[in-house]
Amino acid sequence: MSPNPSFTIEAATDALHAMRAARPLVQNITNYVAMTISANVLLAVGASPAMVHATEEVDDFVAISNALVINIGTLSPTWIEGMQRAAKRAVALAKPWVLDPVGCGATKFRTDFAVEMSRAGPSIIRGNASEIMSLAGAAGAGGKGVDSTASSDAAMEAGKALARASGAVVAITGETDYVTDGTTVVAITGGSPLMPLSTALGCALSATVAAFAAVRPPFEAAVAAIAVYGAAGAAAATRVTGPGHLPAELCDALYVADADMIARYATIRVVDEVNV
Ligand SMILES: Nc1ncnc2c1ncn2[C@@H]1O[C@H](COP(=O)(O)OP(=O)(O)O)[C@@H](O)[C@H]1O
Ligand SMILES: Cc1ncsc1CCOP(=O)(O)O
Ligand SMILES: [Mg+2]
Repeated sequence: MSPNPSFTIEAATDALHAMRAARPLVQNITNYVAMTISANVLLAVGASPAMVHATEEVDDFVAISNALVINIGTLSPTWIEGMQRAAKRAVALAKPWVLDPVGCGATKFRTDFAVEMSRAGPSIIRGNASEIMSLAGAAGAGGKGVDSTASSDAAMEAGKALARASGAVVAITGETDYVTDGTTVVAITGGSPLMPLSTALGCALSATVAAFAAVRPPFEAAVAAIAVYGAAGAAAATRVTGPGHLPAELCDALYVADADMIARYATIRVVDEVNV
């Protein structure tokens, strides 16, 4: 069977070039830990970041943005209204938006709000395995704070169920990354075991997914962004002796990412396609 042309290294490379040509403005309502690395990653890969969350300006800012990220990492009541408004505005204006349900499962406050946002029309939900399982309501789900205690393989069925329930494309990251719309599952390899040891690299990936969603439909955007990011992460890991310098090397690798880097360090494979 010939590979689905939407989910190949070539398609990911084309999406990277299209994203860089468009230099999309990505609005980030994100956590305090992730703000700087997310902005640096977006700039390095070729997008234009803005960290904007005040309730008073989200309507206007979503209107001028090409994509939006809502990340609940340092959730507090004063941010909730801005997140709700931004999601509503993005849906009304048909702008793509990505939900990163950081720490979903850790507390009732966080889980309830993540569930609410998952029902507010995200284009893509990107989280680690524990977050996706918990958001899907899977039995026994729950990580260690913002870190996953499950493998992405273990979360695949939960991811499919979440995609079907929410209407969003769901991306589960870990050693292997999976992207699903509830019917088709695409597996992506790349990255490095050092990546979860450097904070907010998942958050910065969610921001990168949003940048690609400005130029491609959600499923293709998520696969392409994850492949590019995974390849850059793997390339970066060859240049460091530990997690400390990884964010800087990741930015440098994203800046020069090209067809050769993606082909050398990432794989993309359709693992499950059900015709329904
Ligand atoms: N064991 C691993 N091997 C290779 N890459 C990994 C591994 N764990 C995580 N990654 C990569 O790290 C990035 C962030 O994913 P993850 O750590 O799952 O997110 P989060 O930071 O939200 O928990 C992704 O690009 C993912 O592919
Ligand atoms: C450590 C931490 N605490 C609250 S948000 C945050 C960052 C989490 O980033 P990531 O999910 O990308 O590891
Ligand atoms: Mg995370």
